[in-house]
Amino acid sequence: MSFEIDVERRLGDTRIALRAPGDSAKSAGQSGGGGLTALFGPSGAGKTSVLNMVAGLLRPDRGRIAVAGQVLFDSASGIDLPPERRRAGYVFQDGRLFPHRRVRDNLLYGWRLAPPAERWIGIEQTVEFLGIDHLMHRWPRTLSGGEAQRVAIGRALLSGPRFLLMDEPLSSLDAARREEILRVIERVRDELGLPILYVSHDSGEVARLACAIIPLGG
Ligand SMILES: Nc1ncnc2c1ncn2[C@@H]1O[C@H](COP(=O)(O)OP(=O)(O)OP(=O)(O)O)[C@@H](O)[C@H]1O
Repeated sequence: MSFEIDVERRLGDTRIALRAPGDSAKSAGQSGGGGLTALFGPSGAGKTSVLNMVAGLLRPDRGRIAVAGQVLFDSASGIDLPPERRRAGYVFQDGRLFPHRRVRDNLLYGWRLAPPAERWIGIEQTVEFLGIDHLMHRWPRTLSGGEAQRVAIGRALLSGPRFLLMDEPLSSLDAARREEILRVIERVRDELGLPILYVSHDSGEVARLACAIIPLGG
């Protein structure tokens, strides 16, 4: 498994503790350095908090986080890479596109953020991969939920990530759009070779998408 996560963090009255050594989680059918790992658990279990710890947005009280062999955080040896050096592509529940930028400029935002040496996919290739050519001049407010999520995935890919963090990316979509974006995520998983950490509380989604499962809470 690409994600090695052993963290503890207190948030108010809640204590989040997760121990998922890369080699002991349930794992099957994973190839190369990619694969989709599901962080699965009920509401309030701490899934988003763990994702934020992997992204470098929330500091664990103690522990160690490594992705594809690269250590991002290790309290014992004082390693704590800042978010921009972790090179995570983050996809949220609701897309969170910049409302004042057209689709093309939302995509270019990710591209401009990436140091040139870290860019491994270009704008044209991303647009073709996601089938969003016809949306390039649209404003985010005119997009359907599924279209917005495709653009959000494109923006994340164009930031040159070494791995993707996806926080319930289907939860704001209706059934038809969920199926559409499920297929996009399957193609990202199977064709791009990027490790993906995918938050969900939906067992059907996890069964369909996950190569490995990290249970949390419940
Ligand atoms: N800043 C904070 N201060 C106090 N408690 C917090 C803070 N942030 C999160 N929590 C609590 O930590 C717990 C975990 O929250 P988190 O959002 O990580 O859960 P989750 O599993 O992602 O939930 P959901 O599926 O509902 O999004 C919750 O009980 C939440 O209320």
